[in-house]
Amino acid sequence: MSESQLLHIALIQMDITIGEPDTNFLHLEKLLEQAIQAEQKPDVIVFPEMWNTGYALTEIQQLADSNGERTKAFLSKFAQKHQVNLIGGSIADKREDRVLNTIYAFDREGTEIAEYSKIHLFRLMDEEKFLHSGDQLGRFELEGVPAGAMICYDIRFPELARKLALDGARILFVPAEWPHPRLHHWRTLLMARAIENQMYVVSCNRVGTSGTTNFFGHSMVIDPWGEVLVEGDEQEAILRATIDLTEVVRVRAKIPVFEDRRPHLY
Ligand SMILES: O=C(O)CCC(=O)C(=O)O
Repeated sequence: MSESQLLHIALIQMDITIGEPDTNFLHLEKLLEQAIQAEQKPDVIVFPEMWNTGYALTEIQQLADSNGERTKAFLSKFAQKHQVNLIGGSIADKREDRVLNTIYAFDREGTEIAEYSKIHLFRLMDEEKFLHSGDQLGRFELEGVPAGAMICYDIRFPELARKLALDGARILFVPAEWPHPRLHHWRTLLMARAIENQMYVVSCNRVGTSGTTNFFGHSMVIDPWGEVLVEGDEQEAILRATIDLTEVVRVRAKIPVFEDRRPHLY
């Protein structure tokens, strides 16, 4: 058996002030400073979906970050200063007249390693009326480990997670703004994605209220056997877990799902 390959993860399960990017940047910076100060310094920090604006969809054209420039400068500087990888949640990201919901990720040198725009827009919350969907998969390498990224509603599409797993992903990152009353969907779908693909699922959901919508947190790190290593409650918090990437190899050898697939039949 190979030696352990550990990654210390911190999740910033934060509240977001709708329509106030300046407030959200300041708030996130404060939480990032706390996350980095821990005795066990994180290797990777993850935060929620659309943390710059929240779902201020009717004003999103004015509020979105132009080409993600402010966000990218902020994340790159922090990543380099603290020598930490950042899976930078997602932001409202303006490209000419279109707004996308985009994850930017940076490595310890402050170099961009991933960019993924949400491909499934959530019609129950009118996303398709204000946002454009991405058309590329979220595949990247984190410290040499193949990884994947999806955003919130994307987890309802098992084909997407399976495709990322077939392409080699051993960790799936999921920033979200997932509200009540669908907590059981959130927990069940995340666990299913981890178990069926035998990979780590690292999810970060926001907390707090926007209008009448209550976001429940419950950010989770789930191992490839489906065990929950850490789970938040409904309060703002920095959650921590240590994952061992060799666990993916062990679980895939124990129940060889990927070898037993019969894709010619389905
Ligand atoms: O699928 C769900 O129930 C929630 C999805 C969602 O809130 C989102 O994608 O923003």
